[in-house]
Amino acid sequence: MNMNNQIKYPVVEQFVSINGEGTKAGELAVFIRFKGCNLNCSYCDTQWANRQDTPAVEKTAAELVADVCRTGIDNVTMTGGEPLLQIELAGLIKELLSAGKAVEIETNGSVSLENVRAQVKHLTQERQSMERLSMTMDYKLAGSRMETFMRLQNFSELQPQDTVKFVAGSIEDLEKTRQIIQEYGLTQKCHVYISPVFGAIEPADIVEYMKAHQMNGVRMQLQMHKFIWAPDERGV
Ligand SMILES: C[S@@+](CC[C@H](N)C(=O)[O-])C[C@H]1O[C@@H](n2cnc3c(N)ncnc32)[C@H](O)[C@@H]1O
Ligand SMILES: Nc1nc2[nH]cc(C(=O)O)c2c(=O)[nH]1
Ligand code: SF4
Ligand SMILES: [Mg+2]
Repeated sequence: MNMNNQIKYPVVEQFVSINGEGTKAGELAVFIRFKGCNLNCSYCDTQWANRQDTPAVEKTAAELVADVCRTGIDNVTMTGGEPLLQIELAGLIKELLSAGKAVEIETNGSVSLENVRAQVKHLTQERQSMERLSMTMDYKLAGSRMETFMRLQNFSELQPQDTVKFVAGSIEDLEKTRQIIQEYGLTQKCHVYISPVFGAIEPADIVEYMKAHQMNGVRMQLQMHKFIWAPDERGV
């Protein structure tokens, strides 16, 4: 292995759980939550991970790969905070792919998807393993107060294994969701999910909206972990 062991990643929590969201919902995954974010969403359920004074363990790629391999779990979800802000994240992703893992990155839509993918591609000899790298990008709606930070170019960088996720808290958010899906032809490009801002809108109202507008190819999801455990529980 040729890992850069100078680089350390600030990790605020690491755990195994079922993935509560997305294309692998219900499957086991190892979660790596990185510290820090460039946005400040109104509804963020992990603000604690973004605070300067939150303790983080500084880990090298070799340590993280060893941690993941020890679990015997095939899926890795990188989240945060904002994982794509981590310097040289590509090196860690490459090593996890080489170890046979499927790597999903939860990202906030303000950072380039293509930069990290190109960096991983550059590092990896096994081109097929790139299909095991998937990005789940949020499009932050008006209710988040972060919509102006969205990098619309990401929509032309999506791969079929990727997901665009809209976390909606109001009918206005749903109207914008529908407009963006149409304008960028998202259901033809990748997976598309709508998720309620937890507690802010009735899931049934999202379903009614989807029915009224024949939103074919779009999936509504609930964050399963918030129903299985207490909504503010960490490490699950
Ligand atoms: C905490 S973020 C971390 C990754 C990245 N910063 C992002 O925003 O995608 C992980 C996911 O949780 C979602 N999320 C955060 N707070 C939420 C809430 N109160 N209700 C529903 N989803 C929420 C985010 O929209 C994002 O899709
Ligand atoms: N169980 C569980 N599944 C998740 N899927 C995405 C999560 C995230 O916070 O990004 C998450 C999380 O925090 N817990
Ligand atoms: S981008 Fe993600 S981590 Fe950052 S504030 Fe928004 S939901 Fe929280
Ligand atoms: Mg979460």
